[in-house]
Amino acid sequence: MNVVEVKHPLISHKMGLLRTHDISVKAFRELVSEIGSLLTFEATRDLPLEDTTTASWQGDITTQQLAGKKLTLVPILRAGLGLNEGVLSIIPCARVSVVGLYRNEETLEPVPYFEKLTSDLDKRVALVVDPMLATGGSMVATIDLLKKQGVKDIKAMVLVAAPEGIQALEEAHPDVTLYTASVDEKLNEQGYILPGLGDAGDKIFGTKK
Ligand SMILES: O=P(O)(O)OC[C@H]1O[C@H](OP(=O)(O)OP(=O)(O)O)[C@H](O)[C@@H]1O
Ligand SMILES: O=c1cc[nH]c(=O)[nH]1
Ligand SMILES: [Mg+2]
Repeated sequence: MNVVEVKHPLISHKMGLLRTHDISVKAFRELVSEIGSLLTFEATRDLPLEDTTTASWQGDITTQQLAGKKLTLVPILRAGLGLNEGVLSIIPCARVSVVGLYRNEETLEPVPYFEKLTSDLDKRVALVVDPMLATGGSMVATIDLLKKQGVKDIKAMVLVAAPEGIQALEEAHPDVTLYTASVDEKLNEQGYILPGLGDAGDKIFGTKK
C-alpha cells in the first residue's frame, strides 16, 4: 500500500496547534478543515485530466478539465464530517457519500449505523475521510462497503494514522493509497492514538465527556 505522509510547513504548524490541550471547539474545527484542504491538494495530484475547448478572450483555446465522473467524498460519521468543508473548498463539485460507523469502546470493532451513497460509484474516485486511523477497523469496514458497491479507485485521507491502523489497512486493502498529515507512535490500551488528538469526534462536535 502506498502511504503518503504529507510533509509541508503549513501542515506541520497547524498539526502542532491542533494537538494543543484544551483547544476550543472553534479552533479545532477550523484547523481540521484547513489541514483537510491542504491534504486534499496532495491527494488529488494524480486525478486524470482531459482536453477541452474554452471560449477565451482570444477565441477558442485548448484547456484541461478533470476527466470522468465527479469524485465522491466519503466522510465517516461523525468525525469525518469535520473534513467535509475543507475538502469541498478545493473540490466544490464533489458528490458526498456518507457512511456512519462508530467504534465500540470495549471491543474497538466498528458498528455500522448509516449509509447514503451517491450513484455510479463504479465510475468515480472515492476519497474516504476521517481524522483518525487508529486500529483501522472503521476505515477497513468503510472501504469493504464501498468495494461491495463497485468502487474501484479509493483514496483514504486522515490527519493522524497509527502504525497499527496502517498495517490493518495494508493487509485488507493494499490497492488503496493513504494520505496522512502524521504517522504517530502507537495506540494505548484503550485504542487511542499516542500522541494523537484525543477523541476527534468529541472535539469537533463539542461533546467532550
Ligand atoms: O481506526 P479505528 O480504531 O476504527 O478508530 C477510528 C475511528 O474512531 C473515531 O470515531 P468514533 O468511533 O469515535 O465515532 P465518532 O466519529 O462518532 O466520534 C474516528 O473518527 C474513526 O472513525
Ligand atoms: O485516538 C483516537 C482513536 C480513535 N478515535 C479518536 O477520536 N481518537
Ligand atoms: Mg469519537
